[in-house]
Amino acid sequence: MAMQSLAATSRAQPAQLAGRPAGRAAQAASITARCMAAGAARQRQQGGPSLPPPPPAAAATLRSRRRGTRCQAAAESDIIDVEGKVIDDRVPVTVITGFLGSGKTTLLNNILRREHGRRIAVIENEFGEIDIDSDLVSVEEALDPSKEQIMMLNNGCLCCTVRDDLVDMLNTLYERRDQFDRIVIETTGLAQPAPIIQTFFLEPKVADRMKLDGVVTLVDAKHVELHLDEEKPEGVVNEAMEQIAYADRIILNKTDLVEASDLERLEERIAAINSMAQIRRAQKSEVPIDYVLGVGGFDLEKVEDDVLAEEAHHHSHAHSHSHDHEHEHSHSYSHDHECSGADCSHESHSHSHSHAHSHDHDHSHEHEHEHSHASSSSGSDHECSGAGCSHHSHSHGHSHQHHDDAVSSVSISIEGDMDLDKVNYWLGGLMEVNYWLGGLMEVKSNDLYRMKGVLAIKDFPARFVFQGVHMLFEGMPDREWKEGEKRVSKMVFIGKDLDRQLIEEGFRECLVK
Ligand SMILES: Nc1nc2c(ncn2[C@@H]2O[C@H](COP(=O)(O)OP(=O)(O)OP(=O)(O)O)[C@@H](O)[C@H]2O)c(=O)[nH]1
Repeated sequence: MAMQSLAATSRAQPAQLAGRPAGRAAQAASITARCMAAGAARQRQQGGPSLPPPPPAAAATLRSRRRGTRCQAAAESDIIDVEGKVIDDRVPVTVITGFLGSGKTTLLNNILRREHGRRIAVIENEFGEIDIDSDLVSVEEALDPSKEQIMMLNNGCLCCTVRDDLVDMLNTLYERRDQFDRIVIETTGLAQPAPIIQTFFLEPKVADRMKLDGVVTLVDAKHVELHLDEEKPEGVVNEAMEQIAYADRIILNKTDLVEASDLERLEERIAAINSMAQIRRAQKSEVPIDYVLGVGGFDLEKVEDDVLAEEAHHHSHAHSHSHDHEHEHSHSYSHDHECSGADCSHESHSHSHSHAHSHDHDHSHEHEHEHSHASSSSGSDHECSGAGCSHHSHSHGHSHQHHDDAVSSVSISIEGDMDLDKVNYWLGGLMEVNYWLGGLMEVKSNDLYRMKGVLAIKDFPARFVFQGVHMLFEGMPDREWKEGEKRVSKMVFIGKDLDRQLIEEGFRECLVK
């Protein structure tokens, strides 16, 4: 079974979209599946490996496939560059999310008032508002002094009851495509990002015309902990947590209202939920425009950067963070010696840490931390650091549990070649609802929010990059491995109730024995 056929397996279920009939979602999902299957079949017919390196023609096919409906070779309307590659001319869309009052409209105002040479169309979502509030009016003034700019208002929640409206608005906007370069959607403070994100992958017409550039989440430094700590009934989403979990970029706003130590604690908590997103502190939502626009959070081409950034973040976090509050650490490495320096190398290494925070209810920030570092890899026989430290297999994950933060990030990095069939089977299991993988793993796809990875597949000269949102998965061969480059597979998962150890074991099982 080829990697591209992953979504076409009979086990795969269509993503359930809030407020939409399952049939429509299933139809859209099966288009993606057919595209992926078609790609695999084509490759088999060609007699080549199921994951060939991407010559220009294949790259065109893959890009087209990402557009959902145009899964065969480059469509006639595609714009091809001199090297034969399809130029992605879809309209980039930025989704601004964040809890009520976190600073979304302030950010939008900043973007629209600034001179940056980009023409922006705005979709403004005001849930339950009858009057347009004063901030919105200022948006309108900034946006539309000459009545030539475009702003669309939606009176309802884009993520649920009126999600069809979003599709309609995007398609209506597209008719005036020559009047703007990109679209910014400001969601309501209570919006759940997942259905909005899925719109750009599941709605064929939208997927063909627009591409999701990034999800930018505003976090109110003063109040976010209240919202994160809020106990929700079983099955009810904690919007504040989900908005952080799905973000590509996070703006930690209202820093003027809290102490520096609060910011450090908040950053740590946010990073524990989502270790892939960049975090930037701000007052009045003031951040460079490039931090918000042109993010490429869903671009396969940028997967490696994101995965590497997560790794760098993890290491700097693991080695440098300090706490100014009560905590307990317990480190239980099973290493039997330490090493550092240029010559350190070992076969296998893994580590993890978990933080447990508990907050009292008047928010005096009484913290209890528990850190535990446990080396679980059988071959892990020593610790190392330093430039030359090399690992045949290295994996790390961190699950920080703050109060009842069930959402966390897990990252794994393993050296060695992966068995394609095993990876397919394992990832398929991860993405499926209530599917048991070898009796080991049960992960509900609804709980797996996002994942990104770079894989070294046995007998393939090219790296395979992929990203996923819930059950939606897209991947393609990337550049070829360089001479002497270590064939390391890296994956990052963000989700709810993720079991780091099970994920790591499952991934390790995919290694070619
Ligand atoms: N002190 C302080 N106030 C801020 C900051 N950023 C925004 N505000 C204020 O916070 C309030 C809410 O900001 P908005 O930008 O309207 O927040 P929003 O996320 O759009 O709010 P909703 O649309 O209700 O979800 C406004 O009065 C802003 O002026 C900040 O950094 N510090």
